[in-house]
Amino acid sequence: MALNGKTAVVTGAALGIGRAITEILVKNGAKVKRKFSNFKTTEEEREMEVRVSSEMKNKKLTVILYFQAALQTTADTFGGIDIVCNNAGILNEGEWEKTVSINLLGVIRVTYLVLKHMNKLSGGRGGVVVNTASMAGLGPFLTCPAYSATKHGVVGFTRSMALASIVSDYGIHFNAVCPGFVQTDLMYNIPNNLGQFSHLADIEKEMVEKMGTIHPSVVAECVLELVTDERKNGDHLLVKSNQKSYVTFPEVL
Ligand SMILES: NC(=O)C1=CN([C@@H]2O[C@H](COP(=O)(O)OP(=O)(O)OC[C@H]3O[C@@H](n4cnc5c(N)ncnc54)[C@H](O)[C@@H]3O)[C@@H](O)[C@H]2O)C=CC1
Ligand SMILES: CCCCCC(=O)CC\C=C/C=C/C=C/[C@@H](O)[C@@H](O)CCCC(=O)O
Repeated sequence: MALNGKTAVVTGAALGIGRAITEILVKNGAKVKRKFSNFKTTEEEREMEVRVSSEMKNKKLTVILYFQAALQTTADTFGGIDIVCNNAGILNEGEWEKTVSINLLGVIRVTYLVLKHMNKLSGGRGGVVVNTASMAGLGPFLTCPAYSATKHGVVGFTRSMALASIVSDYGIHFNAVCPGFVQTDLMYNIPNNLGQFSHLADIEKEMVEKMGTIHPSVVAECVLELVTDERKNGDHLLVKSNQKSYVTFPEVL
């Protein structure tokens, strides 16, 4: 997919990997809508959230409504949505339910919301969804079990959506990037966010030292590959500090 004139939605675009993804997509010609945050970033949004939630008495519905409205505005403004990067995520074993809500439920929720804008069966143009999973979604991650579970969930969801899209003829490709340790705020704050596994902080530190770290721009280049290579669907790009490789999953049938 050539990016000129294409419309991209990036979640978690303000910092780290999401910021790098946004920068490389814009550099390659895409229009990027990035202020998609479940956190209200302006007083007006906060007021709207309070107003709607006082009517709806349901904050989660408010956030979805806000996001849904923002997606609709984007689709109306740019004539559709071509690329979605589900990148927003946190790591906090002390608040593991919030981690599950954002990292896994958030990816599923956004995917299902954008599906109606992108899928060819409902008038969309098709396109590509790239989810930010993790190396911790491909194997055990003893210092962060709940976080690892969310990323395993993102991997399973991505692979399943890729197949569902083929069979349903949505015209949408679903891929994921699986980085190791990336030089962002999330990584540097890990020792403070291990919750009941804080006694394992030294092990996590040793893993970082052994595996090395990756600059966010390297991850963004991998996302660009997954966005632009139309042969990729259901593909997972593992990004280590010294190499990148496509994951081969065991055949289960
Ligand atoms: N840093 C690392 O070592 C690795 C990070 N990842 C994943 O990469 C993604 C981005 O993480 P980083 O850039 O490292 O972290 P970061 O903390 O630098 O940036 C995360 C971004 O997501 C946003 N965000 C968090 N919760 C949100 C919500 N509920 N709604 C909207 N936006 C939200 C934050 O505001 C921030 O802009 C995450 O999904 C993370 O799990 C994957 C592998 C390695
Ligand atoms: C707690 C740190 C989380 C920061 C954000 C991340 O997602 C970083 C993930 C970094 C490392 C994860 C390592 C996992 C290692 C094992 O699961 C190993 O089995 C993975 C095998 C991957 C492969 O080589 O195929």
